[in-house]
Parts: sequence; C-alpha cells; structure tokens
Amino acid sequence: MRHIDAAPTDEFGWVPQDFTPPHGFVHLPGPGKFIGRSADYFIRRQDDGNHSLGTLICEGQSNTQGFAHGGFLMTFADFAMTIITMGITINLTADFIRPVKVGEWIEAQVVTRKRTANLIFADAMATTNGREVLRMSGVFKPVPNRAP
Ligand SMILES: CC(C)(COP(=O)(O)OP(=O)(O)OC[C@H]1O[C@@H](n2cnc3c(N)ncnc32)[C@H](O)[C@@H]1OP(=O)(O)O)[C@@H](O)C(=O)NCCC(=O)NCCSC(=O)Cc1ccccc1
Repeated sequence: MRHIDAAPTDEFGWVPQDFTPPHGFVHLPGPGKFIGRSADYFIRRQDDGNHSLGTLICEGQSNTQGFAHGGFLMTFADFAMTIITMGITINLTADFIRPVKVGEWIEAQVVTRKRTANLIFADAMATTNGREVLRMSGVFKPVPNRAP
C-alpha cells in the first residue's frame, strides 16, 4: 500500500498502514494510475463467487463538508462495477442516497443481471455500517482476460 504514514485526517488522506479492513477483504494492488491515486481499495470474494469492493473514506476523498465527494463516489461506483463485471463502462448511473463521512468504510456488492456476448447489465448497492448509501446501475462491454 502507498502513502503508508498517513492517517485518515492527514492532508493526503490515504488509508493508514495499520488499517484492518472488514473480514475477508484484501488490498487490491495495481488498479491503474487514476484509480490508484483516488483511494486504496480492498476486494472480497464471497462464498457464492461474487465480489465486493470496499474502501475507507479518508480526507483524500472528502468534500469541504467532510463527506465523500460525489466525484469520488462515481469513481468508486465505476471501479467497483468494472472490476467485478470485468467490463468497460458504456453507461453508469448512481443515486447518492445518504452521505458517507470521512472515517467510514464503504463497500459495494455488484450483481450481474444479464450477460450476453457483447453486453453486461449490472447493478450494485454500496453500504456503510449496514446502511444503503449509493445505488449503481450500468451497462458494460466484456473485456477478455480482465480479472478482479
Ligand atoms: C440530502 C439528501 C439528498 C436527501 O435527504 P434528506 O434531506 O434527509 O431528505 P428527506 O428527509 O426527504 O429523506 C430522504 C430519504 O430518502 C432516502 N433516499 C434518498 N435518495 C434515495 C434513493 N435514490 N433511493 C432510496 N432512498 C433514497 C434518504 O436516505 C432518506 O432516507 P432516511 O430518512 O435516511 O431513511 C440525502 O439523500 C443525502 O444526503 N444524500 C447523499 C448526498 C451526497 O453525499 N452527495 C455527494 C457529496 S456532494 C459533493 O461532493 C459536492 C460538494 C462539494 C463541496 C461541498 C458540497 C458539496
């Protein structure tokens, strides 16, 4: 993980080294330069074979009000849905249902509704402390050999 010596309240705002994600989540290395600069991400493979993506909201993802910035939440939504569906984004919509505070863990569970040879239709819900905060829906193009 990068930015190791930062605490959530530091100006850089990255996940501190001693942060322990919820059970089953492991740090996701090398997610690409843009995504890699946006946050530190963790992924969990569930018993049913589906995956969840999570991150700790830090100062680096906050707006001036101390909540996760809407732009970051869209980045999180896009990354969660593409890494889990193994697709590239054609369409993505999101509802910001509740604000997410700095210091809160957010995780998204993605459900693929339909997969054809050319298209993937998926939706997802992200929660914080068991409460729904972000609903996502999208259409994606399958990319061979892209794995979470
Ligand atoms: C404020 C409001 C938009 C409305 O809430 P209220 O005023 O309380 O309205 P109300 O009392 O009518 O209750 C509504 C009820 O309906 C729920 N509900 C809502 N939508 C849905 C839905 N689609 N589906 C289902 N339910 C939905 C909602 O949870 C609540 O249920 P609850 O009573 O809790 O059981 C709230 O949804 C919210 O905070 N969203 C997050 C916004 C956010 O974080 N945006 C990103 C950061 S902004 C940024 O970065 C830019 C910036 C930069 C710099 C500086 C400033 C800004």
